[in-house]
Amino acid sequence: MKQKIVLVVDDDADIRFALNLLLRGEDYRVIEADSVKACLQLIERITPNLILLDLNFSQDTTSGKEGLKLLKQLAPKELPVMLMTAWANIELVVQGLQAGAVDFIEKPWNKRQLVNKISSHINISENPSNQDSWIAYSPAMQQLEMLIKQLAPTDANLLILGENGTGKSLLAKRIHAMSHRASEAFVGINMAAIPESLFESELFGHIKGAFTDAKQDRQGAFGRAKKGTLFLDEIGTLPYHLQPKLLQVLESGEFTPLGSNTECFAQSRLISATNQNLSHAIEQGEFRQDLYYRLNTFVITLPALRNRQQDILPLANMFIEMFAHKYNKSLMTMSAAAETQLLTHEWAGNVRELSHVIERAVLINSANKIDTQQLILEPSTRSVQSDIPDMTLEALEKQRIVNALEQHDGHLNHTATELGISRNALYRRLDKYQLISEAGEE
Ligand SMILES: Nc1ncnc2c1ncn2[C@@H]1O[C@H](COP(=O)(O)OP(=O)(O)OP(=O)(O)O)[C@@H](O)[C@H]1O
Repeated sequence: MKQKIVLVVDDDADIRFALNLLLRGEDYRVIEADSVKACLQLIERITPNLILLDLNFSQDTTSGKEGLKLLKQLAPKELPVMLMTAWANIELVVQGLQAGAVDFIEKPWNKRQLVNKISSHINISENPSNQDSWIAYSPAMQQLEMLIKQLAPTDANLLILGENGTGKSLLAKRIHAMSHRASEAFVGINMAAIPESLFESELFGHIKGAFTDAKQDRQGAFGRAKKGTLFLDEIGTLPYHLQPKLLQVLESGEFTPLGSNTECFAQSRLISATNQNLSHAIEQGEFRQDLYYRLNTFVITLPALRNRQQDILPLANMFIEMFAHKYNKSLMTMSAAAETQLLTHEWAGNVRELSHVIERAVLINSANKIDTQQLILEPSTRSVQSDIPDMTLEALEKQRIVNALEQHDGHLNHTATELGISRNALYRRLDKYQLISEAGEE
């Protein structure tokens, strides 16, 4: 079996040496980087199976900013990154996990635990169907499931639409796992995370010498995906002037690595995703209609979590189980009040927000029941509630004005803008409802 590669990123030579020794003994090939820059250069040439990243570089020991920044730069590669921290800094760890790391380990580490974690994360990342199970109990998701079962085995290009965190990436992996390409590669690439200057090299690859920093031949996403699935996430962020380059490959079925004369066949199935309204972007002249038609042979729209009530608690329970296991904690249940809070929250960040809320709750909870104190929820951003109480129109209008005034600390211009009326119109209503005293003087 091919040796798995672990990249250790730490500025402390002793730590790198110790990890190298330990992991070589477990039959891993270990490569080392002593800085963020060295790490970025290395992964241009070698694709490790896992990265072990120190969050606390000595230049910036307390904030871990450098490590977090690197984590974001690594995001388009979709490689499993495990964090190391010298001391339990929960806030930093949570930020790291939210920026895409798969796990963390504290220094000094327990050897067995470290080796087990590395092996399990490499396994998970290599088998998309192994990833978190897919929850779809709500009627909206049930309906979608039927469509997915029909579309997955076809070769049709799919466009997945949905707000942030609704599960677009997970769905793409699932469709791949349900297709006849399941034994081939799944290559995911986040278009928003690629600098414009690297777009062609990331997608189509380059040969040595194609540009100043091209020190080695490198395969791009199309080349790596081969006969598998290529997932282009956040396709809506692809700059207009680069769109023809992608369109051309989709039309001709061929691509040419930068600096090469040889054309290669694009054999992968394409799934793209966006949280943007592409029709609107086309109207605004920001997205090409011809590219849109190429991408969207079929469109799958993932509903927002607030429209999938029946999925909220099953998802929450799945996340509790997942994070309790990950953080070596005993299984927890939720109090009725905590459940009610989850069911009534607005979930602007959808399933991802729910997973973060549960992850935090599991981390900070020391009892066996999660209660409302452990649920740190973002305040609602919606100004109008969907369940409008039975009131007269006048009472409703008055209530809406009072709420808007409170929200803007009595500032009249801001309140008027929020309500979509002129300042004079607002003033007349303040007078009518005797609310002048509630408005602050500007
Ligand atoms: N139906 C589901 N069942 C189980 N887990 C889910 C489901 N949908 C989403 N998740 C989980 O929620 C998190 C966010 O999902 P994902 O990253 O796929 O969303 P996304 O729509 O691609 O987000 P973004 O728009 O920000 O790229 C992931 O941890 C994913 O595993």
